[in-house]
Amino acid sequence: MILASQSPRRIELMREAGFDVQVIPADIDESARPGEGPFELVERLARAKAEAVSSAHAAPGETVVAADTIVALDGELLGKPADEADARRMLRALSGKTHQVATGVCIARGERIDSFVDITDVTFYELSDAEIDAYVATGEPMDKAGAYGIQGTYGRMLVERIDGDFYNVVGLPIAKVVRALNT
Ligand SMILES: Cc1cn([C@H]2C[C@H](O)[C@@H](COP(=O)(O)OP(=O)(O)OP(=O)(O)O)O2)c(=O)[nH]c1=O
Repeated sequence: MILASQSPRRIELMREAGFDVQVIPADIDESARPGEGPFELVERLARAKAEAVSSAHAAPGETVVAADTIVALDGELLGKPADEADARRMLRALSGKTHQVATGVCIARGERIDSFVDITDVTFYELSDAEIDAYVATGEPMDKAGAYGIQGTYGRMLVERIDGDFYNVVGLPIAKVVRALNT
């Protein structure tokens, strides 16, 4: 099985679930199309990643799993921060509010392509500017959608409540993925 993702968290979740995955990241254009909603976007990108890797690298009948995660706040899309100022802007916007984390997953098995989106609601505590600056200074936000990692030593301190799958926020709703692989 191939995992079309460079995300260390996805690799670990698949390996812990017992899949001896080969890692071949997909290099695709991840920009949103005009008018495209965040949930449509993650599903399309997951499919694009799976199809790109499947057509270029998969052996006949080999399964390819791909995913894409974004944060959506009031319908606005928050991807990975461009720099520290961008990370501060995102965290200020998320402070005291509930946002959605959406992960699109695609499983390509030859001609058969299945995809789904899983959504988790995450509520942040009110964050002071000092807290945001301190969090950005840890470096944790930089490679993560929405500029935080719920699994991180510091990121977990921002979160008041979640409704949905924790692993979906981390980047892969592993229970759903395993169930989909078994169908
Ligand atoms: C919100 C949130 C995101 N993230 C991560 C998950 C993803 O790795 C990243 C979103 O970027 P993605 O573009 O989904 O994934 P990636 O670039 O890391 O890997 P690839 O494109 O090769 O599959 O943000 C966390 O780790 N914790 C969190 O709490």
